[in-house]
Amino acid sequence: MSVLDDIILGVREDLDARKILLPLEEVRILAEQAPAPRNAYAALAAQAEGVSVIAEVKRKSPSKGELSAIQDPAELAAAYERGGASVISVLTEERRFGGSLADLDAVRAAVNLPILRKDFTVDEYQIWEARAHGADLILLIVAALDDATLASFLELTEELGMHALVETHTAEEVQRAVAVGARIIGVNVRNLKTLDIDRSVFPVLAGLIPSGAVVVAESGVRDISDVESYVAQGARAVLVGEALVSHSNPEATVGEFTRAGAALRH
Ligand SMILES: O=P(O)(O)OC[C@@H](O)[C@@H](O)c1c[nH]c2ccccc12
Repeated sequence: MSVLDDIILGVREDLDARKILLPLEEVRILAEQAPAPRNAYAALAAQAEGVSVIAEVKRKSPSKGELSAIQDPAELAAAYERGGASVISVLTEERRFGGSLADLDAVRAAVNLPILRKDFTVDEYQIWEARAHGADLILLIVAALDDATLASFLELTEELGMHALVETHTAEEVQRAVAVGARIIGVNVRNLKTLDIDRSVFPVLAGLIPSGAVVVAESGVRDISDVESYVAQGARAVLVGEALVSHSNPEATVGEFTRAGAALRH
């Protein structure tokens, strides 16, 4: 079984437990009562200079283990916001990434930026749930969804006023993302089936994405030079976790990343 399949098994088990506690009808009511979504597409596309940074609240990962204890996710997110992040990403997967919906709630209360609920979306319930907790953007991983499900999840996301970051790792997945009309397309240089990083896939896949879509480079940003090369290769935004949570000054680091590559973008 691939790592992705294994993660999804756990996600489904946790989801079944939440559905018993809070049935879909109730989550829908909460989603309808939630404050209006913020426009994550506009926030990512707007950055006139440099690159938009999606700064991630990430405690651990299956590939690296413990990254940072993050005692106060709200304070970390506020630092990201002060540093100039465009969007905050909050991992909510518990077993492998140590995240939670409580982290999402804490971050939502602390910042005004659009928020990405970063999870393995495999059920409509999670989309309503994301909105109920104030998310503005959700993650749809193409490798985890068939075409019909991907299309219907994207439609529901947009009906709820949110956007989706549609994540790809192969040329075929980019084609599938484009075919369903994805407007924010992520290229994850980490293969979720093996957890291997291969930065060389980024320029190849970015070149297949039509110009109307926001191209997001995901994973493997260690420093400014990685940001600069992603920008030179066509990234409009970068999604950064590890390099920010393990840095002593996340605010300054977000600022450096945000400004990086300004001269390279044309
Ligand atoms: O910590 P990094 O290497 O900066 O990576 C961030 C982000 O790209 C990564 O967390 C990620 C990308 N796609 C995902 C899907 C699920 C969970 C996590 C991810």
